[in-house]
Amino acid sequence: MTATQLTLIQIDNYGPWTVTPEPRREMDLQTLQSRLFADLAQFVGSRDGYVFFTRFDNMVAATNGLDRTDHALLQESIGNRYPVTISLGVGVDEVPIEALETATERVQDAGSAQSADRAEVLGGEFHEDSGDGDLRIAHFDVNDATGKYTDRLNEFDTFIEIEQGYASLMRYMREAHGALSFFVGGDNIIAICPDLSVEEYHDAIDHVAEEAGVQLKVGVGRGATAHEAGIGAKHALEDCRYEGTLVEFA
Ligand SMILES: Nc1nc2c(ncn2[C@@H]2O[C@H](COP(=O)(O)OP(=O)(O)OP(=O)(O)O)[C@@H](O)[C@H]2O)c(=O)[nH]1
Repeated sequence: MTATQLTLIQIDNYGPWTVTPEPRREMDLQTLQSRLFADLAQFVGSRDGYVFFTRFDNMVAATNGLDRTDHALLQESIGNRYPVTISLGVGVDEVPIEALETATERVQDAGSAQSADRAEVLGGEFHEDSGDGDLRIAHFDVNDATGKYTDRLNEFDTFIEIEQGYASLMRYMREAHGALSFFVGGDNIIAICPDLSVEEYHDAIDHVAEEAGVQLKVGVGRGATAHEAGIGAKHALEDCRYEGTLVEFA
């Protein structure tokens, strides 16, 4: 059984800030958002967690191994260095979407994302002493994306193909298994999953092939932290390449 600890990261009152005193230059907002993501990735990653940029104003992190003190330090450090602050909600559950639901409620219960009165919320429960089997990470990759798309199509049409595959996978994994799948660049999607069988991964791959015409393969890892599970998933994906298979477990 898995015990996934997820953190919702939400920039406080960001919408109003982007237009106060008047709309801010778009590339300045993009710079802030990508630097914030980079700082979060470094902080969370150095403690063996994973963070995903999702919509940039809201991000999701797999934080097994990070406790309340780590989260408070992250908030303090961001608050000291950015013109915005962040609220953090944390949840733990066997099913990733349930952990995120709990994490989200902690933040939502404290007030609106666009409230000047709500700032630096830190709420939720933490999973202490995360064990080897607590996290499952699945690393999906498009088969021969370079040969099929990158070397043949323009970047925009390639992007459409990859995004359609992503859209199909993220919805299927969410609805069938409560798993959370995130596009991480190139042709790669990383999913935080409950315990799933080889057949269940094959079904997901078949679904995306039928619905979006995109052929995926996947490596699956387990560990006490996202890094441990994720590095196992990457090695398993290499095994897929070597063996010519579509699903491998580390
Ligand atoms: N985020 C992330 N991106 C990766 C990783 N490995 C490859 N990529 C991205 O994926 C793109 C395509 O690389 P590959 O997936 O190795 O190439 P491919 O043509 O699909 O070949 P096969 O996967 O062997 O079928 C690269 O340009 C990178 O952007 C990874 O571990 N993480």
